[in-house]
Order: sequence, then structure tokens, then C-alpha cells
Amino acid sequence: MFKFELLKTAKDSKARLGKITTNHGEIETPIFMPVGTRATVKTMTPDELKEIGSQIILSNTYHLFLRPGTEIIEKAGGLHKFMNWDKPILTDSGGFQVFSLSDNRKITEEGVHFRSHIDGSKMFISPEKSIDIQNILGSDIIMAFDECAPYPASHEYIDNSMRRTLRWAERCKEHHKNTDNQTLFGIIQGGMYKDLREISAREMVDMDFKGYSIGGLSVGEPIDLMNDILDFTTDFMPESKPRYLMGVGSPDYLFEAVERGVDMADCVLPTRIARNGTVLTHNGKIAIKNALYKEDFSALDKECDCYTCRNFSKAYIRHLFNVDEILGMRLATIHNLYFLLDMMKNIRESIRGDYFLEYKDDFYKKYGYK
Ligand SMILES: CNc1nc2cc3c(=O)[nH]c(N)nc3c(CC[C@H]3O[C@@H](OC)[C@H](OC)[C@@H]3OC)c2[nH]1
Ligand SMILES: [Zn+2]
Repeated sequence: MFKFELLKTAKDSKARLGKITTNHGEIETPIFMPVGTRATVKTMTPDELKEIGSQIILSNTYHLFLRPGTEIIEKAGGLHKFMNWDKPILTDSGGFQVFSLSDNRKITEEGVHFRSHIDGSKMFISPEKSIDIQNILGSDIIMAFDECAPYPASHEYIDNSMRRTLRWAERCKEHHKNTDNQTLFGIIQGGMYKDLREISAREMVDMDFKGYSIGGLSVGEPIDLMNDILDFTTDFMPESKPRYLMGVGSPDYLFEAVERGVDMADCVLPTRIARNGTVLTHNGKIAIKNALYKEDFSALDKECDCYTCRNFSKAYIRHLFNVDEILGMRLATIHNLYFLLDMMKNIRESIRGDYFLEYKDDFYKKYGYK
């Protein structure tokens, strides 16, 4: 089953509070979704993910199609069982990875021919194939197969790409049968061109998907351009359906997205930077390997009550990174994910209490944003 309830919309912005209900549980929105590309949120166990407040995690069709392959996951009884995660899972359609990871790919009306980035073997993914793979994975929310167009790109390129993505979306909708257990989101494209964004949004909305992603953003464009396109696009999206901005995840990007009416976001940023010792704190980012912290026995962030901040000091975590101990990456990951999940919880509270913009201003001042 799938239900989205819009609980409240802010008076002074497009920020909104909602709740998604799926077969594997509820998701409070606005929500940040940790990325578990290859059936694991790197260094974290499912219990640790639950303890820090993860309500839903992501995994990736392209990667899992390549390794371990759908046969093994099918035999395991699906992705939830395979990775022992019993809450909601969202999978991407593989569109982004095919274009960003594999080389000498060939896009045809039928689908995309590409070589595996692992062993160079010839592969092919079509809209129908992507739906079939996601069906085997058994994720609760699945994405239509699309082209996430490169940035920058000409109006002509984006026009052709966006219209092909619309035709692919029709085929995905046609092919998607498991509608009781899996919910298919359409992905709005159109690059940085408002006329093309409007066409894509209107056509996608007419296809009546249960939810919509805003794709083709967070692909290297300046934040002001992303915000402008995002603000324009959400106005064409139905209020009664979830809006998912793909690939967004630093604190400011999340605040700006929520302010423009986004309900869901994902990004590898917090987990990726944690593994090289970059830690999010209320006073901005810190590089824990810095000698500055050699004898600093305070917590990473004095305002944080995550497991890491309650039990370990900067000096100890710096030591772990300096001697390449795996625990260092784990403790930094726990903290970075908790930091963002807790920030999103505070954002939801601020929308509920009608002080979202004030919360945003306070956060920006302390974090050191403009
Ligand atoms: C970083 N910026 C960014 N812009 C993006 C735009 C698109 C898009 O237009 N279409 C599709 N299909 N995917 C996109 C994605 C990938 C997100 C996935 O990529 C994986 O993270 C890298 C992760 O897989 C678990 C996630 O799953 C939803 C984007 N990522
Ligand atoms: Zn912490």
C-alpha cells in the first residue's frame, strides 16, 4: 500500500509537513534518506541505522544488477531479507549510474547499451528491464527509468532527452504491475530550461504517478540555479503527492529544498565525507584529522547527543583516522547521519510550530552559511 498525507503547509514558504505510509512502515516528511547503494549504508548495521532514526534507506538498481545480480537477491527473497532491513527501501532506476559510471554507452529509443564499469562486459537496460529489476529487489518505492541529462547541455539536447524520458516513463507505467507492493515515481527532467521543465512536469503529472522526483539537478550547477529551477518546478507538482529531490544532501541544500516544497531527499555526502574524516557540526564542518584536535577531549559536537558524541572525544577519533582504524569511519558516519536526520526532525518540528524560516536563519548563522 502507499499513502501520502499532507499534514501542514507553511504560511511563509512552500515548506510542508507530511507522512508516507508503505507496507514496511511510515516515513515522516520532510525526510533525508541515507544512501545504501550496494545494499549497505557503508559501515552501518541495520540496528545502528534504526538507532540514529533512519526511517527509509536507498539502494541502487544499476549496482545491484551488476553485483551480486538479481538472481541471488531473488533467491534471498528480495532486498529487505537479503540486507535484513525491515523498514522502507527506495531504489533508483539505474538511469543516473548508467550515464555517470559506465563509458561508451549508447542511448537508443529502446534503452541504453553500455559496458559494465566492473568488467567491461556489454550490458543493456531498458525502461521495462529497470522495472523488472526493481520488482525483484522488492523495494517499496521505485523510480522510472530516465536520462539524467548532463550539465551544461543545449536546449535542443535537453528537449530531445526530456521527451525520450517521457516516452520511457509511459513504458515504465505500462510495464509496472506490482502496484500493491511497489509504488512507481515519475522523474521530471528538463535541465535548466524552464520551458522544458514545464512540459516535463505537466506531461508527468498527466500520467498520474503516485509521487514525483525532480531529476537532473545537483549535477554541478550553482546552488542559485538549482534553487531557481526547483522553485519553478514544484509549482507544477500536485500538492497531494510526495516530491523527491534526487542527490541533495548538505545542510543548506536540504533547507533550500524544503523551503521550495520538497518532501524527500537523498545524498551520499554525509556518509562519503565521514569516511575521510570530515564531520558536520552545528558550527560548520571540521576535518578531524587536523592536529588541532590532538589533545581536544571534547565531543565532535557539544550539541549532539549521538552515540559517537556521547562516548568518544575528538582526540580519540582523530587518532583512529590517523592510524587508519575502521572504527573512525564508523563513528564519523554515525555522527554525520545522525546530524542530518536530527536536523530534518528539527525542520519538521519547525514547520509544525510555524517557525521554519527562523530555524533556518538560526542554523545558517551558527553553521557559518551566508
Ligand atoms: C548527486 N546528484 C544527483 N542528481 C541526480 C539526478 C538523478 C536523476 O535525474 N535521475 C535518476 N534516476 N537519479 C538521479 C540521481 C541518482 C540518485 C541515486 O544515486 C545514488 O547515489 C549516488 C543513489 O543510489 C542509491 C541514489 O538513489 C536514488 C542523482 N544524483
Ligand atoms: Zn554526534
